[in-house]
Amino acid sequence: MTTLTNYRPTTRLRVVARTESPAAIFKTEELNVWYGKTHALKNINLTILENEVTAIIGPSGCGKSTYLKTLNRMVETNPAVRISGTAQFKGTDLLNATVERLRSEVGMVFQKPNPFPKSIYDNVAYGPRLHGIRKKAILNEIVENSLKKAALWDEVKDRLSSSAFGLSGGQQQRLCIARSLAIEPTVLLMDEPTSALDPVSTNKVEELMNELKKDVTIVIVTHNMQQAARISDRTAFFLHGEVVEYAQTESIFKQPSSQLTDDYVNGRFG
Ligand SMILES: Nc1ncnc2c1ncn2[C@@H]1O[C@H](COP(=O)(O)OP(=O)(O)OP(=O)(O)O)[C@@H](O)[C@H]1O
Repeated sequence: MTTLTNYRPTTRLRVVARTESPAAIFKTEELNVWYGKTHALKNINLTILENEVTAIIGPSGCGKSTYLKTLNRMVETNPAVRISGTAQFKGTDLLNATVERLRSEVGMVFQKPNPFPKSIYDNVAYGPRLHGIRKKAILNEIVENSLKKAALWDEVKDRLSSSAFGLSGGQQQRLCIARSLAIEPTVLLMDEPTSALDPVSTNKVEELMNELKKDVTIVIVTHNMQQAARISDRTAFFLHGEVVEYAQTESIFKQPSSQLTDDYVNGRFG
């Protein structure tokens, strides 16, 4: 298996046998999360499949971000949080995993691009350096490959030492995606990654997700129904902390089993 320590420039990320049905990457069973007295997630039973894009949709406050942040243990940074039930990542208990190890495989991209106050190069090299990679040639290779995968290389290759803050919002978001990719994650969690972007940048990030899913599993929270329909393989509809329906995206949008899903995806509430 490729890790940061045995990374070689010629090493391919992973070979995925597409003939087999996708494996479960996350499995949550009877998962409950409370913020103090607020019961944010109620008995969530969901299996997220490898090398797919899974969209999480639902009205504001229904628990989408909480679910995403439970998957990389960010939710627990809040001391008022209490969790019950089980959550597995690749078949192992993620709620008791080493957080650093989990996060080296499960990257996160936020709604608002959050580059570090560093150069474009240093933003992308940050994670690999944290993992002990020092050789310039290897770092150069990782930076170039990550920026290429994030469809940003051509736009920044002549200004790698310039500040990341000099990039446009859409470029900053793709830089944050490149930064996540530099540590070769298995999963990218994306919390409304395009809601602060213009349509052209949104389109670039959506195209990117479609490319990335060959190597990376993507779970995306979105308020944009067209986006969920365009980019995801499977969609989970959350309401008041519960999963109302989870199915192939086409079925959620064309033949939902629940009237609530039908009403939500057709803009009748939320
Ligand atoms: N840090 C927090 N402290 C207390 N309650 C919180 C906290 N974060 C979220 N909540 C509550 O948990 C519930 C779920 O919130 P969450 O942010 O997961 O919803 P969401 O579906 O992502 O909403 P949005 O679409 O508006 O981002 C809400 O009732 C919210 O008020």
